[in-house]
Amino acid sequence: MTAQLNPRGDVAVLVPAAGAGVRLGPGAPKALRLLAGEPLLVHAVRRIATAPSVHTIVVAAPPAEVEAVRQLLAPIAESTVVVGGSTRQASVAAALAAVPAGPEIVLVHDAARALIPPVLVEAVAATIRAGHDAAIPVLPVIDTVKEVSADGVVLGTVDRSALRAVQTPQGFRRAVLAAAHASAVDALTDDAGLVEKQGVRVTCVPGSPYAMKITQPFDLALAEHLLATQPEPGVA
Ligand SMILES: Nc1ccn([C@@H]2O[C@H](COP(=O)(O)OP(=O)(O)OP(=O)(O)O)[C@@H](O)[C@H]2O)c(=O)n1
Ligand SMILES: C[C@](O)(CO)[C@H](O)COP(=O)(O)O
Repeated sequence: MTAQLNPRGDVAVLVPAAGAGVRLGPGAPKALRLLAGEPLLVHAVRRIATAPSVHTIVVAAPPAEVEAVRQLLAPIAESTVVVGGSTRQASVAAALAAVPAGPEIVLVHDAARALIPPVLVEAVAATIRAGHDAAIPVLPVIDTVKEVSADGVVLGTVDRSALRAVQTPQGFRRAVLAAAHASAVDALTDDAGLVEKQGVRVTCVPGSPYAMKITQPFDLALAEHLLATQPEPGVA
C-alpha cells in the first residue's frame, strides 16, 4: 500500500538517485539495482516514508529512468520524481527546486544508503528543529589512517581522533541549503561541504552502521546479509 506522508510534517527529504554506480560494476543505474529483490531506491524511500516528520519526498532519477522510477515508487510512497543531473550536486539542486512551499527542514539522503533507519531521519530533523542550521550523521574512523604519496610511500600517520566518516541524511534549514546551492561554484561530494563554504556551523549527530553507503559489490553483499540476519529493529 502506498505510504501517505504527514501533511503536517515539517521535513522534505531529497533523494539523489541519478548516479551510475560505476564502482558497483556494469549494470543498471545503482539506485535501480536489486537488494533482496527490490531496487535500492525502493528500500530507501520506504524507510524514509516511515519517519513521522516527513511531509515531502523528492527523488532525482537517472534521466532515462524518470518514468520508470515514478511507476516504481507509486505503490511505495507519495513522491515527486525529477530529472537528475550529471553530478550528485546537480541532482540535489534539481530536487531542491521541486520542494513545495511548506517544509522548512530539508534533508538530503543518498538512495545508495538503502538501509537508512527512520530514527536517523528523525534525529537529524530534530537537530535542525532544535535551532541548528545544518546537521550530519557521523561515525568515528576505526582504522589507522596514513597519508601516502602518489607512488605508495607513507608520508605520515594522521591523528584519527578528530576524524569522522560522514553519512546521510544531512539536514538543513531550508533557506541555508538553498543559499548554499545558489552560491555553489565547484561540485563537492556532499551538501554539508557547500554550507561549510558559506561559513555555516555544521553539527554532528551519531550515525548508524545501517546507513552505510552501497558503493562496491562487497557493500551490496553485506547489505543483503544484514537484511537477512540482522534487520534494523523497528523496520519491516
Ligand atoms: N549524477 C549523480 C551522481 C550521484 N547521485 C546520487 O548520489 C548518491 C551518492 O553517490 P554514490 O553512491 O557515490 O553513487 P554513484 O555516483 O552512482 O557511484 P559511482 O561513483 O560508483 O558511479 C547516490 O544515491 C547517487 O545515485 C546522483 O543523484 N546524481
Ligand atoms: C554524501 C556522501 O554520501 C557522504 O558520505 C558522500 O560524500 C557521497 O560521495 P561519493 O563520492 O559519491 O561517495
